[in-house]
Amino acid sequence: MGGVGGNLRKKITLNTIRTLYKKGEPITMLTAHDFPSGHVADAAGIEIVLVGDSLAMVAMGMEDTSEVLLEEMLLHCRSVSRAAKTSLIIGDLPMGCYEIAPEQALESAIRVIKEGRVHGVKLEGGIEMAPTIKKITTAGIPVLAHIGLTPQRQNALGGFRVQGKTAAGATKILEDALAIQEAGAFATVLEAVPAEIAALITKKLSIPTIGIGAGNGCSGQVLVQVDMTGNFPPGRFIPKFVKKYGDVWSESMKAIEAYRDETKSRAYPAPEHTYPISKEELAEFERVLGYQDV
Ligand SMILES: Nc1nc(=O)c2c([nH]1)NC[C@@H]1CN(c3ccc(C(=O)N[C@@H](CCC(=O)O)C(=O)O)cc3)CN21
Ligand SMILES: CC(C)C(=O)C(=O)O
Ligand SMILES: [Mg+2]
Repeated sequence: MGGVGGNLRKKITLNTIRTLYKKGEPITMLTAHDFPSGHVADAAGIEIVLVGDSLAMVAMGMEDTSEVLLEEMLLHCRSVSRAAKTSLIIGDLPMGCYEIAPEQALESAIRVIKEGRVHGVKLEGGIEMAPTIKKITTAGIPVLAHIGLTPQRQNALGGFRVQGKTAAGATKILEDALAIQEAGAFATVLEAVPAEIAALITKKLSIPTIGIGAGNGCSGQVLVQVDMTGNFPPGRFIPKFVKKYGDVWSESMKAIEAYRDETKSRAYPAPEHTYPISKEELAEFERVLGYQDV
């Protein structure tokens, strides 16, 4: 049911992404952090499934993304990779496993490929990350860059703040973009940047930009799945760029409340939810229990 061509759909590769980019067709990317969220994103025809370190916040309840460990990311990557059979799967390198040296980053990237069973990695940072991106891509591992608002550095940025709001800030993001392109990144995430700036930067590049809070002029879009499906409690803060396409939280709430109420009233389980036994075997069991004369 649903899905785009079911399992007849061709496996998405870097070539597919390049073709979409050349045709000017927007590239769709969505996060997933476990088997069901990976499965539904894949079935819906999303081209790139990102096992984002945002799972620290949305799946592990952490305050930000800085706590999550490489080992924990590997577990989530493996779960998603069992589900997403068509999409290109990218795993986020979590904070701390790639900043020390390009060699450290390559070791971590290899683990994400071998133990996380994904197709490529994403890392945050611009010019300063160029040697690292070169090291990883030279080893044959696709790298998706991530510039603009880099959530792993929120302490240095003074929070989750929009980037590139001045001409100088925008120039820095363009320099970052050109450096990571030169280093071999196959695309870059562009997060929380004014739409006009993101569009101008996209025009200057020969690799796709995947925007989040960066307007309609990017080569593609990415969102956190639980945000866009509305799978979060009422009152939780969501960034301005999120469009809530569904209301999964209230659907779950309705279903769980109904189950609770029907269990309390014994309306559930009904006969159709139970397993039958023959009259003879039941009578025999009652005899064993000493009920035959009752
Ligand atoms: N659930 C979730 N969704 C995300 O998009 C997301 C995460 N988690 N975790 C990692 C990062 C953090 N993200 C965020 C979080 C907050 C803002 C935010 O507060 N933005 C303000 C703008 C503040 C300003 O004006 O500078 C906003 O109002 O949207 C932005 C991106 C994006 N990523
Ligand atoms: C929002 C995307 C780009 C991300 O990095 C994440 O989900 O961790
Ligand atoms: Mg991330």
